[in-house]
Amino acid sequence: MNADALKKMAAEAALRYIQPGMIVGVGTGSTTNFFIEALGAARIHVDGYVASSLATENRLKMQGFNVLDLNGTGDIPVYIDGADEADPHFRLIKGGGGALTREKVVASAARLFVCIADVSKDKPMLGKFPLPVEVIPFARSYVARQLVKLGGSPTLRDGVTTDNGNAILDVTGLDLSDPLRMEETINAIPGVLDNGIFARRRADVLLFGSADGIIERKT
Ligand SMILES: O=C[C@H](O)[C@H](O)[C@H](O)COP(=O)(O)O
Repeated sequence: MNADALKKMAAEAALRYIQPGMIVGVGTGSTTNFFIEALGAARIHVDGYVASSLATENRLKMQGFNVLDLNGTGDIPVYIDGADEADPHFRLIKGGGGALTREKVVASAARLFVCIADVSKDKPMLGKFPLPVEVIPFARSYVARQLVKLGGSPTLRDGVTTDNGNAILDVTGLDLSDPLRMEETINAIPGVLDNGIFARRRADVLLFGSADGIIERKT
């Protein structure tokens, strides 16, 4: 099975967490796009959706779904999103699509975070995938120098502006053996909006599509 078939499998499995009448948070990326398709086919009557990016908002609206402003919903019951890496402790790297900051906000406002991915994202530890860091453009070079001091090699993601009007630095070479510490250390650099380590707000459920079927792990 190819990666898309495995992503679709994970996305469809996430439907078991969606109940009629709920408000559902929806992430960003190719796996989440399969989830949005599956929602369309399943016709579960939810109250509305909170999108973690403008791209997701547009996709949801194209399906005719009711998209809600997070400022008006309070906490939400469930959030479904993909990841670039997941470790055995439910910690993640996210932001390959540049949506990490809003994703972390919606994940944090959710009572249950279900992460969907193909099994290639299941890793013994985080750190192979370059870590996305969202920075305000004014601070880009300063932040890059601080990331070098932390042992990283930052590269500006060319031509990318996030939904929040910012730039993304993709950082390789960081020691992520203590992901929570690195998440907080990077976020303490002035000019950083957020970074793609999800260690403080981890996933609650991991759903991996694999050739042997769905692998489901719960905290
Ligand atoms: O900013 C993007 C997100 O964090 C995505 O959820 C992540 O990059 C995984 O994307 P995909 O489902 O396309 O592999």
